[in-house]
Amino acid sequence: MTTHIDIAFVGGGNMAGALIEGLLKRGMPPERLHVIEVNGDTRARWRERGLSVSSEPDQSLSHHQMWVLAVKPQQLAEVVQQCKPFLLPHTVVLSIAAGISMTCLSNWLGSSTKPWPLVVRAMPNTPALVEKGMTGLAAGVAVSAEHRAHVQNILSAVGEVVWVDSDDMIDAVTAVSGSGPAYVFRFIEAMMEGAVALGLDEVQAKQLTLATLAGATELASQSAEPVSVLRERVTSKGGTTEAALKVMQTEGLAQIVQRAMQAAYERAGQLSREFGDDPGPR
Ligand SMILES: NC(=O)C1=CN([C@@H]2O[C@H](COP(=O)(O)OP(=O)(O)OC[C@H]3O[C@@H](n4cnc5c(N)ncnc54)[C@H](OP(=O)(O)O)[C@@H]3O)[C@@H](O)[C@H]2O)C=CC1
Ligand SMILES: O=C(O)[C@@H]1CCC=N1
Repeated sequence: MTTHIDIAFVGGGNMAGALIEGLLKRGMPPERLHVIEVNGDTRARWRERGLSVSSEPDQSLSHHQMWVLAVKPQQLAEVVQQCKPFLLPHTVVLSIAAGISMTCLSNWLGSSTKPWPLVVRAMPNTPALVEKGMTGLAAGVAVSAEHRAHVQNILSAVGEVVWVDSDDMIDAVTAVSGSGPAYVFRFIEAMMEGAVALGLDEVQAKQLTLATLAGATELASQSAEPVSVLRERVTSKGGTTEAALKVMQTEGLAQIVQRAMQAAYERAGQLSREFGDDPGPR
């Protein structure tokens, strides 16, 4: 990758870890990455990977052109207060926390001398670990096209990126692709359990399930035809697929998935109200 700027991750847990590993795989030199992390074991893990680490924000934060705020939403307000003294006018602050709005982040980071901090809200996902991530991005008012290009360049090193226009749409992205890998993992688990119940062993169950998901996903993304047409092509009249899809229809699979996504979206709004000081759009 060509973009070698200094990036500080505040919080080095699961999602930051997926981004960092993806960036390292793409050739980001470890010495350009710094992790601020309260957990000693996690700090030790990143130190072993060649990153610099610290247990709390300090003056060295000012040397990093980008901060990635990667703590839980409930920890974010306190973390921002700790980091704020080291904010420079050109520091880009990228928050990956679910729910907490750009307005809220701008209020927390702004001051009379820095009224328009460069805030970007991002919603990545853990397949970034294998460079197959999907990140939704939304930028605050002060963020220029040049800054956007910079952020996009970094995140596209670990997968695809899509820009959306509002906090509300980042919450929607959260419900689709942020939480989405967990829905897919749940479906994989269910299929593997189903395969074992039919008499296949666990190794076979995993191979059959994962290859089917990967193959179907690849076909759907390469095909010019709608997914529904691809589904119909598998479904022979009076055959096995039809029998399976009837059960899914009767049991309301589509409605269950959509209700689950609605719950994720609503939870993002709740997080903003519980842990931010901006009630958000809903
Ligand atoms: N996991 C995912 O798939 C995704 C997560 N996100 C967002 O990413 C953020 C992090 O989530 P996730 O990685 O899952 O959570 P983790 O708990 O795995 O990571 C957060 C890390 O930050 C540490 N931490 C807590 N307080 C501080 C502090 N004051 N300074 C430095 N480090 C601190 C935590 O330590 P300790 O555990 O000891 O508290 C933990 O190691 C969340 O806001 C979430 O909404 C976004 C997209 C996807
Ligand atoms: O579960 C969560 O809240 C975070 C945000 C998206 C994925 N994990």
